[in-house]
Amino acid sequence: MRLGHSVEVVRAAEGALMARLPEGTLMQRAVAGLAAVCTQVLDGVYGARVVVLAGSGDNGGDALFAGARLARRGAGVTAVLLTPDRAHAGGLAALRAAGGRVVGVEDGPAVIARAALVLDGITGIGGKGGLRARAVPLAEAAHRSRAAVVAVDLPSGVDADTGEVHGAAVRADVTVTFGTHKPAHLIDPAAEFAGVTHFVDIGLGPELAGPVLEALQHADVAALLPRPAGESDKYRRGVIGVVAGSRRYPGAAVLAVSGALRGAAGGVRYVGPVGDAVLARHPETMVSSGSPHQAGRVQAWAVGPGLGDGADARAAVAEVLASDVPVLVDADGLRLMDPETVRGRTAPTLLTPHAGEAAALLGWAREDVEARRLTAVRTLAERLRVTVLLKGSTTLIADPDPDVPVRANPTGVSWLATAGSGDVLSGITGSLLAGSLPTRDAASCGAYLHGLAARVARGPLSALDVADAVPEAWRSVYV
Ligand SMILES: NC(=O)C1=CN([C@@H]2O[C@H](COP(=O)(O)OP(=O)(O)OC[C@H]3O[C@@H](n4cnc5c(N)ncnc54)[C@H](O)[C@@H]3O)[C@@H](O)[C@H]2O)[C@@H](O)CC1
Ligand SMILES: [K+]
Repeated sequence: MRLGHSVEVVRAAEGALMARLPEGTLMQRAVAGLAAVCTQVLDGVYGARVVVLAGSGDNGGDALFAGARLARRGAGVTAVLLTPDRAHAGGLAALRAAGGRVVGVEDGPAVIARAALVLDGITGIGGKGGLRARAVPLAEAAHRSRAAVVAVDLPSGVDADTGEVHGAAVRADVTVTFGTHKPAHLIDPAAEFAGVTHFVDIGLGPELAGPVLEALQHADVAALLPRPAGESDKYRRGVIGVVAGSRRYPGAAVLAVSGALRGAAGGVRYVGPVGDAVLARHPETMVSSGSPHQAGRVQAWAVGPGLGDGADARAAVAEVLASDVPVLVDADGLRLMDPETVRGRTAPTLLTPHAGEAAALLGWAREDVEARRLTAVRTLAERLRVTVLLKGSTTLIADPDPDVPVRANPTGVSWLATAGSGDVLSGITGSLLAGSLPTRDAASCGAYLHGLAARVARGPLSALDVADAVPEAWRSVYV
């Protein structure tokens, strides 16, 4: 599991560890890891042109010391000091001693244009607000140049704790993070500015208090997914009820069922007006056209995709929410549901909105949800006292208990932004709920498998391709 810690927790851990170590040890551990990544990124260190952008804090110190190491190995290193009178003294001395040269901010863009590598040490976890005006032309020059941009700890300008980006920020190809990940490495928009993240262990682990964020990896998902035992039957494995689709949107029913069949459930009941379309594609489905309570026993419901606005749809959503089994609500279901009923449920509820649907439920603008994903998902979960899976470029899952870490899904790819892909996710995730996974685990495993399936299917894909690739994704997490 990858963990994301808050700046406050990182600082406390660093303080505790530093108190037991000779001065400068932690920074030199960070610098050794940083210089090693720079060496990998450069096509040969000797003679390479390297530019170090150094701010006034320890982040600048890391960058200057790494620049010194590269200079000692024959790189031509130029430091651009943002605040020359407040640059990190030790780092600057090391750089000068190694033969590095120093220029002012005005000369920055010209040296960046000729560089093979730009090291961004303007700000790290101490950065507040976006980049200051003086730094903006440097960030732009780095983005324009052919240089590889390596961010020290964080791309300068992003908010470490929230992944928000206020104003300009450095766009990195690689970010080298020290001690642990911070939310900015795992949540968009900041994660997009970070590029590929490299983790450097500086020994902080044992000192770190609880994370604010978790990102599951293969082994975590493999441990959570149920494996049918020898004596399993369909009810022991769980039956999922899918309430989706309408005469106008029959495809949503087919897609949600195709996801549900690839989750953990031993059987899928479809309830709605387009059972024929579902059966034509998936003959193993148990279909009925009455109301949900007449459909027979289920261990969880997934309700909402393609329901439209009709009175029947609204009644079906209310009926499902009145049940005492876990319910996943998606798409039209999110508009048709009564928030008070949702808040009052005793069985688990999982909402799976995209940014627009979350915005409607929160009364925010859609852009605000996209810019402040962590706050949005937490606020909605706390307000409605449910688990919320906020879909998007980085899918986040928040528990109603604010002390439980938010999960960030690492497998998403942009090919998933295709019509009907959310319906498949509802099916998979609802099926995991029916298979008795706890709500947060069902949501995170569902998002994980869904993203992985899109990667397995590769390239431009339809929602059905995603559903069809889920079994292979499922198998791949076990190895
Ligand atoms: N905390 C840790 O465990 C470790 C920290 N290290 C490094 O130290 C960094 C933190 O150092 P600091 O606490 O000195 O903080 P930073 O170096 O991140 O930034 C603080 C400085 O930047 C200025 N500043 C703040 N916002 C700015 C903005 N928007 N534009 C321009 N300047 C701005 C402040 O006036 C302050 O002088 C980490 O990110 C990491 O790179 C590593 O050396 C090793 C271990
Ligand atoms: K930085």
